[in-house]
Amino acid sequence: MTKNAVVPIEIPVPVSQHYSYPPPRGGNTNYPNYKKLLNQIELNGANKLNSWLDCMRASSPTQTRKNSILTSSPVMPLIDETDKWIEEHPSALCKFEDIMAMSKGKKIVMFLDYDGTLSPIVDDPDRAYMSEAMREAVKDVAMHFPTAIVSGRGTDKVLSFVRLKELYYAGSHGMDIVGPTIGPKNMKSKVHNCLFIYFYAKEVLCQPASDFLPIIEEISKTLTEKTKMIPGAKVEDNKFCVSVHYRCVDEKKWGTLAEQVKSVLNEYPKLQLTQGRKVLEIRPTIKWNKGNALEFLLETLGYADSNEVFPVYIGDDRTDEDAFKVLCERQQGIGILVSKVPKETNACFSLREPTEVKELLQKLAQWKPLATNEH
Ligand SMILES: O=P(O)(O)OC[C@H]1O[C@H](O[C@H]2O[C@H](CO)[C@@H](O)[C@H](O)[C@H]2O)[C@H](O)[C@@H](O)[C@@H]1O
Repeated sequence: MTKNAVVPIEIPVPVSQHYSYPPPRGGNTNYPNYKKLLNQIELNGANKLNSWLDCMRASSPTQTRKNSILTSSPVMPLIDETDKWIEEHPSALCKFEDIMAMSKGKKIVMFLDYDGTLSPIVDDPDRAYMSEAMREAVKDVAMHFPTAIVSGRGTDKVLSFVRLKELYYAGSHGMDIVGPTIGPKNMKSKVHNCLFIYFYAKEVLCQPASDFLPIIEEISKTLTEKTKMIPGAKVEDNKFCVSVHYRCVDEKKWGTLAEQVKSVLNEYPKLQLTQGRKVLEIRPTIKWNKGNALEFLLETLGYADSNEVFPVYIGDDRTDEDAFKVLCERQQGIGILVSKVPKETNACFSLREPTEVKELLQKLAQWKPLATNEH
């Protein structure tokens, strides 16, 4: 297909039979405003000594900070910007009990970003594996709560990293949503003795950018060709979007790379550029992002118009902000930003790194059985 033959779509056309967008929204007046939540946290006794120690361990950056509450006088701590940010976006581990209290009587639904959230950031995107312990933690959580992985990666790629068949996956920044495994009967005609595909095959629920598939394939090849002379540059085809990585490119060459990408993109007015962590991302100009994927999945799970749901979204990237924003707008659930440094965010809580995400998931999975009677 040539560039000119591409038919742009203004509004995403979902595959799912049950889908309508935007989902009807019921008024929700029960959402605990974050300032109120902070007050509640203080009153709930989360400032017991152990909690504070946990909090300090979980929230303190590893590098020494001159004005840190760890190093300054206990009488008059000097509060710097980082401390202020942590106060405004407290560690979800420290505030675990309070978060559980907020979710009381509601159904928790988990949304997990992949890179930088479930797996640490590494130089080679093809080797961004998650640990076995993390896999176990995600699996355990998914046994109690509906769980979705929401990633900029292609769905197949992220599925091959996560390898848990019981989850929902929203790859390509939410533009490729698949649900749990189809039963063996349905599968027979769809696979040809390929055990891997058989085991992990998923039902496609929503592909709003399917018309863009040929153009994305085309630009992916062009970008690979155009950037091959730049040492360290890597083009990753994520099915409905493309990533151009510059993590391993000498900073002096970043300008050249950007120029190359820009010149290619100029030929494709129906595609747009966004930025992630040392990555340029090319994607269709449709109004669809991780926030839309979150809403779609809530609707698929029967919570489009419900006050009974408590979505928890954990992510580290700018693209995750779209999902955090949706939660703010819906006044439901919480967003948790994974970051070691203060960042402008729509998330209410923070975690410092994937190991803390794992810890939170483990706590959540263990907490559920104890609280079964209360929730
Ligand atoms: O939405 P995500 O699951 O966070 O995916 C976003 C991008 O993640 C990957 O790139 C990032 O992680 C790589 C591996 O740690 C790292 O090398 C790269 O610098 C990061 O930007 C993935 O490769 C991209 O395709 C995703 O768009």
